[in-house]
Amino acid sequence: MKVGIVGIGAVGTATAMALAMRASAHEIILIDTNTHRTAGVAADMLYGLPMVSATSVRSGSYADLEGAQLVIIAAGINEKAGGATDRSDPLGRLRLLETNASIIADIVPRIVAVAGDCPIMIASNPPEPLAEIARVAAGHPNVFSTSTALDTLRFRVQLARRFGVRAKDVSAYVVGEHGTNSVFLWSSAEIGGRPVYDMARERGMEAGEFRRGIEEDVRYANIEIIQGIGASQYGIGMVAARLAEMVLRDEHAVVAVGSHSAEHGTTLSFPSIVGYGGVVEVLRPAMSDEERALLHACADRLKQVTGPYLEKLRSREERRPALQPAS
Ligand SMILES: NC(=O)c1ccc[n+]([C@@H]2O[C@H](COP(=O)([O-])OP(=O)(O)OC[C@H]3O[C@@H](n4cnc5c(N)ncnc54)[C@H](O)[C@@H]3O)[C@@H](O)[C@H]2O)c1
Repeated sequence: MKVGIVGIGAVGTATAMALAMRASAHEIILIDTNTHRTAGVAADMLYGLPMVSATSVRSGSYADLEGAQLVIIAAGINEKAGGATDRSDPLGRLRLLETNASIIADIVPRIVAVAGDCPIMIASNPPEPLAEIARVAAGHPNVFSTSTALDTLRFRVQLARRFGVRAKDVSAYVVGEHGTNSVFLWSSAEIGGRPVYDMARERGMEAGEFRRGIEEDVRYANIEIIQGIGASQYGIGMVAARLAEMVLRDEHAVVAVGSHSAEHGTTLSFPSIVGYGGVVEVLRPAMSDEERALLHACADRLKQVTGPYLEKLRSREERRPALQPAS
């Protein structure tokens, strides 16, 4: 099985590493405008791989994506370089949209020209607007984004810490967007069938403080990481690699990822069944009135910020003949 990764910076490299370590694919193609970087990463991994897996990792071009089962996009400006590390900035990761929208609009037709309707997974920020742009640029529906898969894990880890249990045993989701307006589904969060609000009360935790503390830790986890190592990369690398496996192995695993919602008219993140092709089915979790209102506000904002880019893309597509495969 062949997987392509476009954008071999911190995130793309961590994803390639996690994929190779888990032997999830037979072949990983590394693509970046900086070909010195792809060659360097491939050469570095080449000498460790014989001890861990039979995966082949090589620097390539778009032409090498022929026959790929999945292409992951991790190209674009990151939070540090794009000035999106201020906790009080309401725009958050949306600050990266202008730069990354044109990068996605450039990359996606090159993938489609070679790999047809092969699924595309967007890890670049902001994932939901970029997935929506990628879907229009691709002209096929097999586009999804990592979105709140990572936020959901961060939520579970923070709950697990507070209650002294394994994160794996926490059932809780973050939906909507991977960003400052993500929606925490507190009303259905539970451990062993016990609602976490009840557990917090039983342990004498004040509900407002308990909730605010966790939401803050989850929403701004990336900033703490960036302050330490310059870029959030290892967590998303592991998550992207696992999501890739779910597609390659047709796992039908349930995980919160972004895909186009006809109901909301934009890409949003929901618990979804992931298998061949990407998102096989979107599940609609039960929500309180407050959570539903927050989700609608999140969707409206995403639609509003994405709209102008989609219009530009559609008018450009009307004027331009389809791209030919790159040599
Ligand atoms: N989804 C998540 O949870 C998550 C987590 C961390 C970072 N991110 C996002 O992932 C993206 C990459 O972050 P990073 O830290 O790896 O950045 P980085 O600067 O380390 O790497 C970005 C790479 O993209 C390449 N690139 C730029 N334009 C390109 C193009 N047109 N074609 C091919 N390659 C191109 C650059 O050469 C560079 O190697 C950012 O948007 C970042 O915000 C997402």
